[in-house]
Amino acid sequence: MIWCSDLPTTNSLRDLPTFTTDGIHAGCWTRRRSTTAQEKPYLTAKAEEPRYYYYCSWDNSKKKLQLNLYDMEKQEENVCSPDTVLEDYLTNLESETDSSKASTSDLEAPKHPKPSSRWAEFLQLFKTKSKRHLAILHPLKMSERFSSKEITLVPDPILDSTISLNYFKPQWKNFNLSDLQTATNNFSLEYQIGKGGYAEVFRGSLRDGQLVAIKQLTRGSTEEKTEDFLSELGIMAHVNHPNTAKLIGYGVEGGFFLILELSPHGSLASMLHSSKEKLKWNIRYKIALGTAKGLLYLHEGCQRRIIHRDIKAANVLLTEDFEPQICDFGLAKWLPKQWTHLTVAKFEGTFGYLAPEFLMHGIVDEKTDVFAYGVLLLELITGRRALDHSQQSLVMWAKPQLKNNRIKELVDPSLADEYDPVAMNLMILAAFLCLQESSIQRPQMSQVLQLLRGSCGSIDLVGNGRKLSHWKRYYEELFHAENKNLTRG
Ligand SMILES: Nc1ncnc2c1ncn2[C@@H]1O[C@H](COP(=O)(O)OP(=O)(O)OP(=O)(O)O)[C@@H](O)[C@H]1O
Repeated sequence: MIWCSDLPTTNSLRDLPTFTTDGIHAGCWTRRRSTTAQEKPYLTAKAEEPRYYYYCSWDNSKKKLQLNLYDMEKQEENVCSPDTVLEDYLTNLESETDSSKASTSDLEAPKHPKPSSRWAEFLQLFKTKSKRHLAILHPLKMSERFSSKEITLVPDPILDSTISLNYFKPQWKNFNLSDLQTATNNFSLEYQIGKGGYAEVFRGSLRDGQLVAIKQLTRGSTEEKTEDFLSELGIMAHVNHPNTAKLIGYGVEGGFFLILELSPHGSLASMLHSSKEKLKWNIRYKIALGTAKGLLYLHEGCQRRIIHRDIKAANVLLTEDFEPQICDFGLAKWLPKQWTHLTVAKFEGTFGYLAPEFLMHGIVDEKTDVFAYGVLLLELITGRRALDHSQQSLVMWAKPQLKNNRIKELVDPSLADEYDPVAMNLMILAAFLCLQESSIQRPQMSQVLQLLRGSCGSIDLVGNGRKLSHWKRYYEELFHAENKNLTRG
């Protein structure tokens, strides 16, 4: 799949977008119908100026993909990308697919039976390409191939020394249905370990003994499932951090499957709310820190700016030694660097974790994740659910306690006195700041991490027993000063 970033707002060749390949861009790529019988559009991208759209199509006569610009105002389309830009890639792809007639024909319309949708066509590529072909889609590999002048990959700045760009991901495996059936005893119920709104998750054991979690998408029509699958896969292609879930492979036979490393302790939600054994304080603190690192990586550390949009206890998995891993990238969005936020019309996410600006205006940016992270901190502190059985919100319950510094009322009774009071106060302070109504007043994840670690004077502050509102003023000033110095990209 091909996508462009830093989209220009004109169709001048001088302003050609930077090309790279990333699997699927979930943020601003959108779907578009084919205009001629020859064209087989893939994904389109919306330029910053809403008037223009980009899309890739297959030119059957030239046997290559081309990038097109669609001018909404003039209602006309131009091929604005020089053919050579994509030629290299396609030539390579073709030469590799030539050996397999079946795969080549996937790109040649309309020889094979008409697929039900464009998505199905794209999916065919996944079905027929071997692991090797998927590796071709890897960003680093692509940058090597796209050595022509027009193509430059500009990595995001690394904002935290603990964050590293890691392009060297192991290749994913394409599992066929029988592999997955064998691994899960034919998807029997006793192997089911999770069920969300979009998917069912099964524990499985691969032939080599590796334990995996197999996520089968279940919600919506085939087209919707395909779209969700490609979107999640596209995001996961980029994500590689100790605090994000690890993808091993995928399957597109008999359904849509993502195969992940199995997290032996399941999700934080199950450990916190359903397990008889209560989570100890040091583990809760470790989970708070690790999740913050994972979220900071998504926001600032990986190649693209990613907003997760569904941070919650059920989407934090726990490894053997309780290292948290953020999972479920089904709603995640890529945000171009220049955009302040994204406005979405579709109401998605989980009640109890949604930031006020999203509920009211559909606004999505890093701070909507920060709010959800604040709710997750509250769950760790109190041991309560984000929404209890009578749908009462934890945030609503906790706000007066936070405001009036009623720390004892907040802390999970099951912890008794077995917690570090300084670390607990730091976590309460972080939760209080993350849950500010105004997104501007919420800290960035880098600031949350500093705070939790006790830097920036936070450790001295929490020791003096002052009200949270006093800390808030102090941090507002501190964050304000820091934000002024921070320049994005
Ligand atoms: N790698 C894994 N290891 C262990 N358990 C897992 C794994 N992945 C998912 N699960 C379990 O399955 C549940 C559902 O997974 P996931 O959140 O990916 O599904 P979903 O349908 O997208 O959920 P949602 O409705 O929140 O969008 C998780 O909460 C977790 O309990």
